[in-house]
Amino acid sequence: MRRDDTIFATASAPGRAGVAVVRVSGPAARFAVQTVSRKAPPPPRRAALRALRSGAGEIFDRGLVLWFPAPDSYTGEDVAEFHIHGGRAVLAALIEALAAMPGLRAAGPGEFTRRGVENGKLDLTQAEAIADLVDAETEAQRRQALRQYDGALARCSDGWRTDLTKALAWAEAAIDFSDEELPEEVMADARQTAAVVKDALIAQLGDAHRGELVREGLFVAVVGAPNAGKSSLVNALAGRDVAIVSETAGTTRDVIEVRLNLGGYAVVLADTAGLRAAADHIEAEGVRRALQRAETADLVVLVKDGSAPDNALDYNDKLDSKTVLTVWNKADLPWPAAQQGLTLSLQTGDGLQTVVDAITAAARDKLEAGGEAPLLTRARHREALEEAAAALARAETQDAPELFAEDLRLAVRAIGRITGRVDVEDLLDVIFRDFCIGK
Ligand SMILES: Nc1nc2c(ncn2[C@@H]2O[C@H](COP(=O)(O)OP(=O)(O)OP(=O)(O)O)[C@@H](O)[C@H]2O)c(=O)[nH]1
Ligand SMILES: [K+]
Ligand SMILES: [Mg+2]
Repeated sequence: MRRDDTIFATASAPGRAGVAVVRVSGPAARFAVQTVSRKAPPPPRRAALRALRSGAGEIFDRGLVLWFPAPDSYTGEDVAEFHIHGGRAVLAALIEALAAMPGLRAAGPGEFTRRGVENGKLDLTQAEAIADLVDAETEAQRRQALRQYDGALARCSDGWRTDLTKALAWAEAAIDFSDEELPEEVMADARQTAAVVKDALIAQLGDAHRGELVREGLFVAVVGAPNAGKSSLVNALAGRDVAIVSETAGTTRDVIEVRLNLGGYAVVLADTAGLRAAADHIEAEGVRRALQRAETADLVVLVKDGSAPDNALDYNDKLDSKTVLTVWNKADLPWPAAQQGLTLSLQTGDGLQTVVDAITAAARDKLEAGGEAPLLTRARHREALEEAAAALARAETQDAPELFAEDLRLAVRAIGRITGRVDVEDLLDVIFRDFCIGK
């Protein structure tokens, strides 16, 4: 797909910096280099230091110019890069010079990557992986994004698609030729292949959403009786005062969320209201939200006060099917009875590292259980595979080769949506909506 407009954007982060990078992609990229540096582009992929001039001819900076001729560039088009000094005025001068050129315009979000996809430089899973790499805040997120960028998901889905396409071809042959012309086994082979692919899809779908959890963060809810020290624990884990701590029972009323990097995993930690028969309807709403958060969390940290009788509301039914980590707090005070489980004093800090380690271990369990790294990292991937698996399950029940083939065709199409080998146009809008400018 050839575009006749040329786009430009700052590829580096906004604000003052040592260096800023501005990218230009499209047929007028050469013209942009010629106009700003008064020379033809340097040899491909070689940096050249040049004086850079404004529209009025004044030198506004000296910087590096790089040239990536089509099709060997990120977008597949002619691409120029300007590495200039990262001051606001310098950047403004370059942007102004580019904007004034005929055929050049500022890029929209994700437009460089979108052109790369349209020109076959990347598939959709790689485009998503680039967004994930840029957004990655933890080691686990970075590793997962890089795996996807390297094609882990694309390779598998291409493999399934190829196998199913073959099976489809056999089924088509069975439809077109009579029994005498075609051996019996052809249809049997097609059915066998479809069954194998279906099992592979089901295996991937049984990944407990680990890929999505790594990307989006594991939801951890801190719950327990009033004054047990939930907010104190959340503050200690966050390393800052996110929640109010006081000796008044019923201090926390709403769910307070904080994003953390815990041992290399992204975690969304939630402080919640103390569970008790509430004093007023605002607190009651807080308790309702606390229980709801406990129910939807991936992991519950139950904080108990070892020095006081547990007068919390009966919430155990909410935690039945949950992974619960019980933490006994206030170990610095006299305890009427010894307690099983993790002991902690947020007053002295004793036991805090053990609690951090236990939460990290539980997170690792959830995110890396099963050993093999998950392929699916977004709901979009999951939905496509679910649709494909359902079509294959239907295919198994079809005696007529025509109907079997039709379901196979649906499965192939659904899997193709993962990499964008079909229905690309509709999907592009959804995927690139979340991109930032300059990517
Ligand atoms: N002695 C002692 N006091 C603690 C400890 N941890 C917390 N506290 C105190 O216990 C009181 C309640 O702490 P919070 O963190 O507000 O408890 P909470 O569970 O969030 O309470 P609510 O939000 O009201 O449900 C505060 O006065 C804290 O300073 C501890 O380990 N030892
Ligand atoms: K309190
Ligand atoms: Mg609190």
